[in-house]
This record gives sequence, C-alpha cells and structure tokens, in this order.
Amino acid sequence: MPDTPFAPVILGNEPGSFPHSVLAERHPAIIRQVRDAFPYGPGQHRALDELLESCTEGTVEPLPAHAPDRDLWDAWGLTAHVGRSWYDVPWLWSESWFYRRLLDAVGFFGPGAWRGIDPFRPFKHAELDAPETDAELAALDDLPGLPEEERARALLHGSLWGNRADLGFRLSAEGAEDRDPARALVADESDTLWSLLPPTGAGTLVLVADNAGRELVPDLLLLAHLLAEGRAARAVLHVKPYPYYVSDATTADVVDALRRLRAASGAAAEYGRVLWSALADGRLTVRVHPFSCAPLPYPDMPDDLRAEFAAATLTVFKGDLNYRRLVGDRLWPPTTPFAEATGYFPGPVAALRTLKSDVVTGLSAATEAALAAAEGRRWRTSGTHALIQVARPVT
Ligand SMILES: O=P(O)(O)OC[C@@]1(O)O[C@H](CO)[C@@H](O)[C@@H]1O
Repeated sequence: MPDTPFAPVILGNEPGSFPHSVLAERHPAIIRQVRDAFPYGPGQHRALDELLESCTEGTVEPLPAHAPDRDLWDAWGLTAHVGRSWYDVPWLWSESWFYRRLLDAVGFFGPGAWRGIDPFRPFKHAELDAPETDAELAALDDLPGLPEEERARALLHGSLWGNRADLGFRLSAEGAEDRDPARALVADESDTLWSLLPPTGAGTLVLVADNAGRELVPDLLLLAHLLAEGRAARAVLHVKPYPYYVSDATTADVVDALRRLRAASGAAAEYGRVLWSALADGRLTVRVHPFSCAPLPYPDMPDDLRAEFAAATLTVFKGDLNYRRLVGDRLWPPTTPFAEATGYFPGPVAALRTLKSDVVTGLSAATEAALAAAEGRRWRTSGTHALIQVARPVT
C-alpha cells in the first residue's frame, strides 16, 4: 500500500454522506425486513431491538465469551473499537460488524433451532425465482451461434452488470433497478483481462464472488465458458462462509443457482451441466475463507490466502464491497492508478464492479471531469456506472 495521507479512510460520521445513510437508514431497514420475513420468537425480537439501538445510537460491544470467532474479531480490531460509536470507526468495519451482530441476534451461530438459518434466504430465493431470471436464462439461447470472442464478451458483461443485482443496495436505492442505466464503463481494461486468459490457458482463475442470485448466475456462466473454451484449466469460486451484506453468495446459494441452471432448458441447462461436471472432476472448486467476511481491506489478508492468490493466473474481484476491500476503503483521488492502489496484491488481479460507493481509482482526468460535470457525486453511488480494471505485479 502506498503512503496515503491524501486518501483518508472512510468513516460513517458525516451526516448527509452515503456511508452515514447506510448506518442510519439502511441497517435499520434491513433489521425491519428480516424481522418481517421470519416467524421469530421473543428472544430474537428482543435481540433485534437491542441491535437496532446499538447500531443507531450505541457503541461497539465485545462479543460474548463463548463466540466461536471472538479471537478472530479481536484480531480484526474489535478490542480497539469496543466503546466507540459505530459511526466513528472505519465504515467498512462497522458494516461488517452489523452483519455479524445481526446473525447473532437471529440465532445463526447459536446452539438452538435457528442455527444456520440464513435470514436473507427469502429475498435471495425471490430473486432467483423471479421472471427476470427466466428471461436472462432464455437469452442465453442466442449465444451458441456467435464467435467465441463475442460469447466471452457477452458473458463478461453479464457478470459485470449482474453486480447491479444487490439486495442491500435496492433497500435504500428505491427504483435503482428500474432506472435505465447509462451503461457506461468509466474504465474498460477488458483487453488486458482477455490477454491473461488466452484460449490455450493452463492456469487457475480465482473468482471472488459477490451477490447470489442474479449476480452469481452470470458469474457461474462466465466460469463455465472459460473452462469449456480452455481459457482456464481450473477455477476457484470464493463465496462467503456465512450470510453477509444481505445478498452475498454462500455455498447454499451456489447450490441453488446450479440447481436453477440445471432445471432450465436450452443453453442455460448446458452451462449447468458444464459446471456440474467441472465440480465433479475438480476443475471447479468452491471455497469459503473466514477473511471473506473480515472487516478489513485485502492488504491485511492472511498468508494462506495471499499464497492462493499468488498462485492464480488471475484473480477477479466482483462487486462494490470487494472493490472497496481490494483498493482500500479510502477517498482516493479518482485518478490514482488502480495498479498503485493494488500494488501489494501478489498476482494479476481484476475488478468487475458497478459503482455503489464513493471509492474509485484508475479514472482518467477527462472521465472524472465529465462525470462530475454531468452528475456531481451521484455517479459514484448510483450503480449506473461500471468498471473493468486489471493490474499485474511489477516483475
Ligand atoms: O458489494 P456489492 O454487493 O456490489 O455492493 C455492496 C453495497 O451495496 O454495500 C455498500 C454499502 O453498504 C456499498 O459499497 C455497496 O453499495
């Protein structure tokens, strides 16, 4: 990481700012939605009330002594943040802490009957079962007649724009899904990305997934294409070890998406078969790593994860949160080179992301000026712009 006095870490304590609205409005809305979606008992309702008070007006509290991941959280900064307002610790940290505490409140980590029940499951299922998903799968039938490069490009863009399908985002950006997106790429380094994945590829592609449902399905389609066309010999899909940021994909969501593909007809079903057999013979692996839900940026990743990324031909980070963690959740000057912000990364790395927070790097001065003139700051958080960025370690 470069020295960054010019790129302050983002906090949530500025009223009127996007991070503040997430803490003050989005998190309470998520508590409401989860509470409405499940027939929870009095203990869970009480715990949700307490969480609501803590996250809006209270301070960070320690985890109970019996929490299985207490040491992990202490190492991730909990001890240092206890007693401070949720608004005054790094925003990235507060958000992760919110999801960890929400799971506690509903008994996800407890010994009782609610252990392991994903509080976001109804929302994820509704999306996977939506008619829009049917339409997206049916559209795949247009692909088989196209040249490989065009199919690859279409699937890359499907995966990129699939990142708009973010349920947490939609809770606070009312109507964002319906707005006609400018569909503008503020940075497009896809030529470099394809040069790292030639049709003779013998290497491993790592995809660090973001949302389930209508983002994960196109991510899987992209992986199926890369494996079937020999652009990658193996692929590793990193998903979250537990429910996170409402719609982030877990292993259960991968299973649901694969079953959805397999139950479809036409080209979608064929992609499903490719993936199913790649899982069976080990060319495709699903991984969960505790650090995927850590409240920290990737420069702080543990050695085993660093080694895994170092060995990959390319690691692709999907989505806004992963981008924030990859470059650091800081107010970078937008013209800071992406390669500089990711200079610590141990191998070739790419980001596929729609812009849903203030963090951005790698823009040309002309692009930044045009966006600011047209939209003020809105382009940073509206989810209507996207980027494809790639960096390779200097050898
Ligand atoms: O990672 P994703 O799903 O693309 O987006 C996550 C997100 O909705 O959550 C954060 C605010 O809570 C923002 O970074 C972003 O808008």
